[in-house]
Amino acid sequence: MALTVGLRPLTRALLRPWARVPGAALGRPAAGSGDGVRCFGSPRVLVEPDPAAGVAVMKMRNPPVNSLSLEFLTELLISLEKLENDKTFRGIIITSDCPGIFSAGLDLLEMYGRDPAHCAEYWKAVQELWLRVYLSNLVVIGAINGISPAGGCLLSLSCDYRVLANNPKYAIGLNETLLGIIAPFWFKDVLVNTIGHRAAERALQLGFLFPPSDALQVGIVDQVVPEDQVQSTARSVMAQWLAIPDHARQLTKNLVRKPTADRLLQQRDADIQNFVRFISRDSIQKSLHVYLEKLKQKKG
Ligand SMILES: CCCCCCCC/C=C\C/C=C/C(=O)SCCNC(=O)CCNC(=O)[C@H](O)C(C)(C)COP(=O)(O)OP(=O)(O)OC[C@H]1O[C@@H](n2cnc3c(N)ncnc32)[C@H](O)[C@@H]1OP(=O)(O)O
Repeated sequence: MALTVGLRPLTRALLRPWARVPGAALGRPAAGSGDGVRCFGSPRVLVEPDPAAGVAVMKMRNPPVNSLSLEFLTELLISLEKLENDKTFRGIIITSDCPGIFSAGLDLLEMYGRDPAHCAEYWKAVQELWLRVYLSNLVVIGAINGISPAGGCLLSLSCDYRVLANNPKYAIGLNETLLGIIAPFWFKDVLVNTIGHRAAERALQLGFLFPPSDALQVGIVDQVVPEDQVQSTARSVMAQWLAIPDHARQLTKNLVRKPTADRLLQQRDADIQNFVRFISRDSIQKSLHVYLEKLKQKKG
């Protein structure tokens, strides 16, 4: 898949992809790997490779809430691209290093009070991440160990399989309407593909955030397991998926997902322009302001 990252050279130059992970992670052998196999990554993305299994665990750590800022998106993209191009890996598990939070979704501060050029650059990166995960040739399993609203839910939905930790706080869904904004058509498409038209229609309009039992029932996740079993379950699911020959699985995945991805690919620039127009409206900026204030007040 030829995707351009399309981010400002400055943004990319600021990052140090593939730097050794600082602090505690530095030089720590990856879990389940033999001696000499090291964690690697970038400041906000920790990659724990298990070359023997052909699997890498990608841990998001953009505290406090793994909001998908431009820099974080860029690091995720670079990590994914690197893993995708390394023949060692056939599967990745995406999970969070921030306790209780998988991802709080798109970073509202990238959309609030920003100029159109910034919003356009940001949206391009959001599109890019979705396309990269959704169309990945790798098996992508979500080990969802925290709440995942909106963009966090999209990231989960783009995986091939979702394992959610059974904690009532770990709700998942496209809650955009609660913020006074709307889910873009491609977020909507992925939800419809996953839970069906009628359930998606209700969930999107009402901005449902499904707690684990409801999430399983509606099918937005594939499995709910005790919190301490999320990673091990993701590993055993991965083994099942890796038992299928790659070429057959990849062609099948492409067959199923390409029409959905094509809808965006055919109108990426228009989608960016629509986003910028929408998000720049005074009424939408006001809604974002109110929502951000609510988040602040919640703290007391
Ligand atoms: C014509 C058609 C055109 C189409 C146009 C389509 C437009 C569509 C546009 C956008 C789609 C949007 C997608 C999104 O993903 S929007 C984000 C949705 N996310 C949420 O609603 C979650 C908000 N956050 C929370 O509910 C909570 O923070 C929490 C449950 C995740 C964690 O709670 P808690 O542990 O109590 O932490 P705090 O609430 O105290 O948060 C800590 C800190 O982080 C800030 N923060 C939280 N979430 C975000 C975020 N998404 N972006 C930026 N910042 C966030 C929060 O404000 C606190 O900050 P601090 O006060 O400075 O410490």
